[in-house]
Amino acid sequence: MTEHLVDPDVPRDLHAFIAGLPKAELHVHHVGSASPRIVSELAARHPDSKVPSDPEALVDYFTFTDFAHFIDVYLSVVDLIRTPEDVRLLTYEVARDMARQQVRYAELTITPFSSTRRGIDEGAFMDAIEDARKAAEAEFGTVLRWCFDIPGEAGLESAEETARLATDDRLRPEGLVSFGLGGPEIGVARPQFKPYFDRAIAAGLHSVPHAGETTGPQTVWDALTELRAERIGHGTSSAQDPKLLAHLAERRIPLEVCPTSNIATRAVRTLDEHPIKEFSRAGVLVTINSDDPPMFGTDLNNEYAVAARLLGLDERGLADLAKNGVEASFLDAPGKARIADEIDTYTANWLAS
Ligand SMILES: Nc1ncnc2c1ncn2[C@@H]1O[C@H](CCC(=O)c2cccc(C(=O)O)c2)[C@@H](O)[C@H]1O
Ligand SMILES: [Zn+2]
Repeated sequence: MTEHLVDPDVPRDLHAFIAGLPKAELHVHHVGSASPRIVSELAARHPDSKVPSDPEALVDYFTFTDFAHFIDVYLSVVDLIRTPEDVRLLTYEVARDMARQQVRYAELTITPFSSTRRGIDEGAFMDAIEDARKAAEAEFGTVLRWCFDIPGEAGLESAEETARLATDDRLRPEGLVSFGLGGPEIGVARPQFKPYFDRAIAAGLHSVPHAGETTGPQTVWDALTELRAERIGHGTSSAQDPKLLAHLAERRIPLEVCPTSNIATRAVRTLDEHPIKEFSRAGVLVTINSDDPPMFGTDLNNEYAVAARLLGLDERGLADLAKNGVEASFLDAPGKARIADEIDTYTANWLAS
């Protein structure tokens, strides 16, 4: 963990425990994971972009006034990804950053529409992510899987294109496991995307839309009933609806919680007001994720430290949280058992030393 991300309210040895803890990450965006080094490199390569190439200036550039501003900035970084080689480099470097944090398995959310509409050839795009996935697994031991998401605000044209890319047997990449929906929620009702989710689900993909990040609990209900969500991206506003919390707990529908993201996009005012405690108290399966870590000045380890502070967790509690991520993943049973066992062994050794 980089020094600036050490939470002074979390004991140092807990930070060290987190740094070595094997983890699964279920909610993290491809372009949103570009480290300052990658962004600077791409910005220097494409000087017509408004993204600063100086990493120091990036800190200011990545300070957001609201969710709409965040999406504007996000799209300016999307504009830096122009060739299949940019895509391959980004994906491979993201996996390297994950491996450094002991991430054993990650479902990376990719928005292929944003790349194909900017002129990257669809076949070359798929080859680039698959090449990087295989190299990352062989070289870093981190297993990557893909979630293709619809950028909802871009309209039904983007939904059609994303569903096509995710279900066409000649294009669909081997690593694809799920189908999502992202971007702003205000004015972008979930039910209109039902036909596209139906197609993706029929093709064997899991349903993982964002919902309740920037709008109320009805959006989460819509994601569940219309899009047949198996997990919810964020789901922050579920805390306003006790019936919804009970439903999520009873059906074991996990929430992909990303605490620092919610503060950075101003979806939640302060970390102390974050509803993660209510989720946990209601028995909801909480998973910890980083969303767009460099843009939010965080990483997955820091999100675990934040969760430890907000939920008052010790090593065993953190290990359980990491196991929630494994349980909620779309890994097969032996894959889940392998990482869960690794978490148990790591924790037992740590506590015995
Ligand atoms: N916290 C987040 N919550 C929600 N989404 C998040 C979050 N972080 C990252 N995203 C990503 O932002 C994309 C948004 C892209 C988008 O809105 C858009 C609109 C119009 C045109 C185009 C284009 O490409 O031409 C794109 C989403 O698809 C999603 O993958
Ligand atoms: Zn997200």
